[in-house]
Amino acid sequence: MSILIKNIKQLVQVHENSVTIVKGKDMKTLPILENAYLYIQDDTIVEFGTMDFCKGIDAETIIDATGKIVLPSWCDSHTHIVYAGNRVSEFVDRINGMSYAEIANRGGGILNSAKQLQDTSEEDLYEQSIQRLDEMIAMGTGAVEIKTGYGLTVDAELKMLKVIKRIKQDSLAKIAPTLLAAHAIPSEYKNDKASYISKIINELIPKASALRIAKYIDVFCEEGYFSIEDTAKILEAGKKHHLIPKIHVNQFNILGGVKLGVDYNALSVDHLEELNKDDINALKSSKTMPVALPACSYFLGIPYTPARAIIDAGLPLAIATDYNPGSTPSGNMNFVVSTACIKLKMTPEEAINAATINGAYAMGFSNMYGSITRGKKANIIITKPMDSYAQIPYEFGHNPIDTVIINGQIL
Ligand SMILES: N=CN[C@@H](CCC(=O)O)C(=O)O
Ligand SMILES: [Zn+2]
Repeated sequence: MSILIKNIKQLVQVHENSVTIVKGKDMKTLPILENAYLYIQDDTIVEFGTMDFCKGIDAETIIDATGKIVLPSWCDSHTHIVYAGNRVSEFVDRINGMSYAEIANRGGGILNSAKQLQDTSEEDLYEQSIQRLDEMIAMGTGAVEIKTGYGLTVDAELKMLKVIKRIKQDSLAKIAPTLLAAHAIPSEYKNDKASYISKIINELIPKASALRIAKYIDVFCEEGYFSIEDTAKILEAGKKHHLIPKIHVNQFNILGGVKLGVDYNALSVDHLEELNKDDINALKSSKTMPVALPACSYFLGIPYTPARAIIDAGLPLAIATDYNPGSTPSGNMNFVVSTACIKLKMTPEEAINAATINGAYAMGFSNMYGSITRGKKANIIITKPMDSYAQIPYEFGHNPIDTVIINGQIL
């Protein structure tokens, strides 16, 4: 199966050589080709260039992209899309004045989602979750990290991992599975957090590892959830089983989780709504990707991650949705890219770099995803007609997508 996309107004994020990360000042550069073509064979990007060099190239399917922008599909490196039901009543409670923390303290929040998930069959959970993923794909996302963390028992966490595995097998999107059993302290362990941690370390991690259904290990390192010491123990156990750390840090409080993540060679440290100089310095000497989640800040009304301070310090930055029922019930990366520009003061070039190549890096596969490079996977967005790629974040709330191609298949 071959596809030729021709007369492309702007072919965006074009790299002759495989890039895997873009940092600091370089994030302001987004390489483009004007009046270009892109040739795809099966699931792979095979060739691209300006239209002058397109003569003689034929394909089974030809798409005329006159007036349209073509870019790599979004790489969403932080989601919790496997969940049951919703938390719309908590949304209304927050509008009426309750805080996220107050709702969690009365047994709502993550514990509410855990109760709903425990009462939901694996089949039903799969159906609800794949529907969310299909909607994300239609909005231009082609690679997604998915966390557990709404199970909070060994069985329910494994049920979540099995659902993620099925999604991975059935979907054309690239999926990265993460074990986040340390997402909240289950009510039955309210006064005995150590026993829950020991269950994660001695039972759940070894089981998940034996089944080979998780690649990453995550912890919600936050006051009232898991301390620095708890986080270190869980990451240590994960590493023994070859799970790579990707952690939730600095959402509400700075506990030192960024430095801890760096010490454990975390692939990413995510949230960072609160960030200080020590955190930035710790990241400077690391391979860890900071990840901002602007739609979470938008929905909860909490501070936005200081993207300028991160990028201006020469660091890379990725952006992701954080799609989950409590803090971000949205999987729309177009909105995330817009919000990154509007609220985090990132330029469109920085935001698109953060949502493509750096997002792929934060999932560990930027060698195969996140740019238009020969040999990389053909995960492509074709936009509606527009003047330039900057119109994607500019027209916030609009749907810029005309066509998506995932793994070389036109959807
Ligand atoms: N902060 C921790 N976890 C999720 C929210 C979970 C929830 O409220 O259900 C997040 O990343 O925002
Ligand atoms: Zn999250």
